Amino acid sequence: MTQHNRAKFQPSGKIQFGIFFQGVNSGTIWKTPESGSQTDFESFRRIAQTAERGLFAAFFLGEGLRLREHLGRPHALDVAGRPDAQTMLAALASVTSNIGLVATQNTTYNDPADLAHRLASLDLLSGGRAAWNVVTTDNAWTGANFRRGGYLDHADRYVHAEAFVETAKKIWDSWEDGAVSSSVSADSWAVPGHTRRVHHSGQHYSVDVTPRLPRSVQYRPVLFQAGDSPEGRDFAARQADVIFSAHPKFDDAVEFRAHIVARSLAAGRGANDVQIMPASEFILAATDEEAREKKEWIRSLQIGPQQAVAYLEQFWGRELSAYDPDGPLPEIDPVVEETSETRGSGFHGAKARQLAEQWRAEAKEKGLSIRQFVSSRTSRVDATFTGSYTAVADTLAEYARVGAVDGFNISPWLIPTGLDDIVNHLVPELQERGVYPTEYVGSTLRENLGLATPLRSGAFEPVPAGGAR
Ligand SMILES: Cc1cc2nc3c(=O)[nH]c(=O)nc-3n(C[C@H](O)[C@H](O)[C@H](O)COP(=O)(O)O)c2cc1C
Repeated sequence: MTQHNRAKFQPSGKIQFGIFFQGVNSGTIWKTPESGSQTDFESFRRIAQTAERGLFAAFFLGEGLRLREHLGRPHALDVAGRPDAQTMLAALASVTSNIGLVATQNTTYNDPADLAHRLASLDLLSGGRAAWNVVTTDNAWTGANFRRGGYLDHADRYVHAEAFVETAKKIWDSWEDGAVSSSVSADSWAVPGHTRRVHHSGQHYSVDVTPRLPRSVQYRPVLFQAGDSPEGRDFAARQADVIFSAHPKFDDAVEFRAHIVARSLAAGRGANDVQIMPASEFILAATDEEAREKKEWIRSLQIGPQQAVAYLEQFWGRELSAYDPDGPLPEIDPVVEETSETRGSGFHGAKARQLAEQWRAEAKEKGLSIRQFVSSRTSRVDATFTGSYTAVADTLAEYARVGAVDGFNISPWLIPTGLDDIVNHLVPELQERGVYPTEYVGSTLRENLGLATPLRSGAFEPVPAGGAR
């Protein structure tokens, strides 16, 4: 591509899908007869294979290193925790053959030499289908279970993340092609000068390692990133292949794209080098009317009465079980200064009393009960595409035409059958419109996402030949 092309964003005209198997949170319905388990392998297998039938680019797992707690009890919106992502993805690698396998792992509590090795293992095992969703994590309470304890300040988290990712890349890049002797009669297992040692000595960790694995067929795991602050966006523009964004609404998505393109160019990368896949939910039916009815039903099951009250309790810092979920928001004030919502929200650390006043006013003005209000607050509100298969396909085709996003990371509201109507009905509509893949173009995730081969990161100390055969 010429320099000129690299400086100008060009829509690919296509979208891809990923599946975000959430497991926890208020988006999945666990109490209908069709609901499966959020921990049995069978649920993961069923979803991954359905996604693969629908030519999804990626199967995506989040990370929560501690069960969320609320007033000393497991959080009411969680049923159980999540199985470890890399263990689960390794198992899924053996029952799938094309779909990418994305593990969310944080840079705050992990260590680079260890995590890079585990991800390289998944990449080799899956034939070049692994990806790492890099997060810094806002789960402060997680730190109690780690040796270094504590919690990094927001600004430090991205400094740490950058050094972490740079080191991981060096580890993945440390074996030249052909580093392993191909002949059994060779003197040593490693061709002299073809592997390199990685040193890093920094504020947060030190690494001195001769990496243990050769590169995979896609060279190194694809890098996703999730984190939306200006620092998070800058970090993504420098390091990520794909952003798992929180901006699925059309205008917002277009604006977010412009921010990322500008940041990528400022970081010396091309305008198309960072792909964007926002979180999303799809509620589909044969007609718009049916889809709207289905949505009412889904929402009523996603946020039950107890969950609605528990949600507010996080912000009020006190028991609110005496309040009627179908009545108005509590008039009583929060007992905490700052909110402590357990994860991922811009409300974390907001002034509690101010927020409560604001919410009471909003609920009153719109005539919303506790339950209706809580339902209206969740991130799914902006992320939901509701309508007939054809109407939603038309909408997504417009996203593809202008390049608002490169794809959507879909959270099904039902496990394990929640992707069926997307794969059976929406995907064919999109294919008819020419905006969705009709086959997997390659065997690796990098190929299927259309990502360029990564350049090898900087030169470092070669390791002498070793290990007599
Ligand atoms: C779409 C999205 C998904 C995320 N998924 C996770 C996750 O699975 N586990 C986690 O610890 N943090 C997750 N995070 C939170 C990030 O780790 C990060 O801590 C948080 O967004 C705060 O960083 P920021 O200020 O740059 O946004 C996610 C964030 C976003 C935007």
